[in-house]
Amino acid sequence: MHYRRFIGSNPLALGPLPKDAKIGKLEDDGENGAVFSRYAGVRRFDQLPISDKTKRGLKEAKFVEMVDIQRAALPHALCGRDILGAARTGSGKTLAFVIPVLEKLHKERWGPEDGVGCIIISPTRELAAQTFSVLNKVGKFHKFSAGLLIGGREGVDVEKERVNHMNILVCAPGRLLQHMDETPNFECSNLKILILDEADRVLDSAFKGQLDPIISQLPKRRQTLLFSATQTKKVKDLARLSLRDPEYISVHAESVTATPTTLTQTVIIVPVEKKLDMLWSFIKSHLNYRILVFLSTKKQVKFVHEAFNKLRPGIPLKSLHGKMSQEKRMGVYSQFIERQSVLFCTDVLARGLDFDKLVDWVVQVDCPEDVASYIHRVGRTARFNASGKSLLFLTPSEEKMVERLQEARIPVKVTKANSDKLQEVSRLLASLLVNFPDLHTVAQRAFITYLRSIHKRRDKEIFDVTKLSIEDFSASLGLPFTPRIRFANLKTKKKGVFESSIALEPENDDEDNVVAPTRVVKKDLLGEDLEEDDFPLRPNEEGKGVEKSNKDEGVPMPGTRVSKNKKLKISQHRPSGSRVKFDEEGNPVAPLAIVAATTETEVALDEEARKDYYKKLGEQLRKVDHEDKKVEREKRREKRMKEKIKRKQGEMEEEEEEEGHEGSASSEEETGPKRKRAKKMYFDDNGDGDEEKEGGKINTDAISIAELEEMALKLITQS
Ligand SMILES: Nc1ncnc2c1ncn2[C@@H]1O[C@H](COP(=O)(O)OP(=O)(O)OP(=O)(O)O)[C@@H](O)[C@H]1O
Repeated sequence: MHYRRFIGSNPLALGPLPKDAKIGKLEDDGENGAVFSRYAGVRRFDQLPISDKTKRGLKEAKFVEMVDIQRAALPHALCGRDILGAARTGSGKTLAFVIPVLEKLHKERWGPEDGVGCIIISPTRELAAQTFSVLNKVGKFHKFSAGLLIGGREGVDVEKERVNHMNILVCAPGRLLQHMDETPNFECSNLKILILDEADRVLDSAFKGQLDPIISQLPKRRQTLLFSATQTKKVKDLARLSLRDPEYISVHAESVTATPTTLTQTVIIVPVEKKLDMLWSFIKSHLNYRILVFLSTKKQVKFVHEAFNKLRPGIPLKSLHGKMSQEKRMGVYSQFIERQSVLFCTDVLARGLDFDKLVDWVVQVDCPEDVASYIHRVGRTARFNASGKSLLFLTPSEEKMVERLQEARIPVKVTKANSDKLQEVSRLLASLLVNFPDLHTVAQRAFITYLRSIHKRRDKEIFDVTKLSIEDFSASLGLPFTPRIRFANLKTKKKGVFESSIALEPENDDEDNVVAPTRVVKKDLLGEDLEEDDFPLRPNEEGKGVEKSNKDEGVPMPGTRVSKNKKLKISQHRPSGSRVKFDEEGNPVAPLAIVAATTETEVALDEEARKDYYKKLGEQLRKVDHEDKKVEREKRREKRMKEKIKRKQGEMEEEEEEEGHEGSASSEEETGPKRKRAKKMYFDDNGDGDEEKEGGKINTDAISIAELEEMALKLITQS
């Protein structure tokens, strides 16, 4: 009843409590029950009804005053309500969900045998790692076990051994699903609270295939908190999560600007072929800053990083993208934090990461996909009241993006590039490519993947690959000839757009930011990820491919030439391991024949058959797995119950002993079966919260109806 009145209220609208006001329980139980001070509207963490352990964690981490999103969200979240929280980048959303997580489990008296009580899902590994570290810091005095599930391929086995002993999991969706599918005994049926950080991203289509099966395995009765700087309100998204009467909290929705006021934002109009000159000139004139540079694809990141590094601009250069090993990514990340440098990256670093207010500049060499993406990228600077600057390069054909930004209340100053002042890097790049043939290949890849990324963008008003001067762009990367590419669905052949047999289908996403969506040609039939490099640009039939020629002769050769007729072929009869499969009549079948269709001229993959095959196989496996899990779950549940009963009995015995010492008769002895110890209601200010204290002290622990009933029963049986 108490909570109901609270629904829809805005704690930010409430004035602060007077300085000397009592907080917590004000009067003892009267006819209408106990009277408590209001805590909605309080400004400091220590005024919240939270456990002493959390308070100590916050104090040690030097978090004293709450910020708006925390003041607005915490009172609702601590009541157990579902929340959709939106607040600008860098405005403190992490604590707005970490505190409720700790408190939820604390109130539930979560123990090791209770298993997974909370799952926090983040779209990227870095963000998950960062959240994990905040959780560890603030939850330092709690005894819950927490696990970070993000490791690489090797990490998964170690995780499998431990994951069943964890109370709080911080993870990326893909890895969580992997554990749900593969880890014996892994179960979340006790889950009490689910958090989606960067919720709009986690809920978008790239993660759909992972999130839906995860959600279907979680209990429906749980608390769910969603946070992001750009929030979703799409009903179907929320329906997927079965939110119960969620509270929408959008603390900066009414603000004049959607980005931090301390952020200075500039847009510069620059032709695509001048972008690298502009970037080079910018870096050369900003040698004492920490600069984050966003590019569209990992090949561009690789190319610009390697090429600029060879040209020695006078500031350390680093690069980071999603295909790097986790260890390497973490290493680069901390090196960037340590000193002034330039970090080239893809959108893998766009969301949520807190560089501890150290980033001076965010430079977006390539236009982000949409406004939300822009907000997240620039949000890596100007965090938590610090100042910061951002620079967005737009080609003349992308100028419409300025309107989009302005419509979204993002104040940008637009200027035009002055070509005369640019330091030309293209010629330097051209001679680099002569001396470093490998770099030549990387440049080609950068060229192709960039055009492809533009081609597959949805907003065609802004992104039109036919409006780009492709030959000039190719030359600006130092390439002697324009690589030939063909765009699917692009009928008009414009100047500079050629056809080749390397079909760049729009689905072949180059995004490597996260747990990437399926990339059809980049997966083999067994579902193994194949690196882009596994399909190198092939030499043409005469063997004049660039890699070979360059290596042999040391002379740079023209761009890739692949015969139009030579398509990627997969032989049905290619040896692939010793296991032989048989058809229904007992004839041996080549492994790939099941899913390959033969035509007169080529062997093409029958996508439908492949999907169907894997769907059926998946269903069968899931069924078997489900049965196994059910049996295992029952066993585990029984075991846990036994352990729990044992633990509780131990506690009861202790309590009885204490009561015995005090000379009072034990109610349980008289009434038969032993019952669960009633939870204590109040925590003292400085202790571990074991003793109930009188007025003026803070009520930090709620009490459930079940517990009240139990206490009442105990009192009755005692009298
Ligand atoms: N109450 C507080 N007092 C002081 N510092 C705080 C407080 N809350 C958060 N911070 C600091 O503010 C910075 C940004 O916080 P956080 O990373 O939670 O932002 P965010 O809103 O999640 O950003 P993003 O949208 O980019 O993910 C962090 O360095 C954090 O330590």
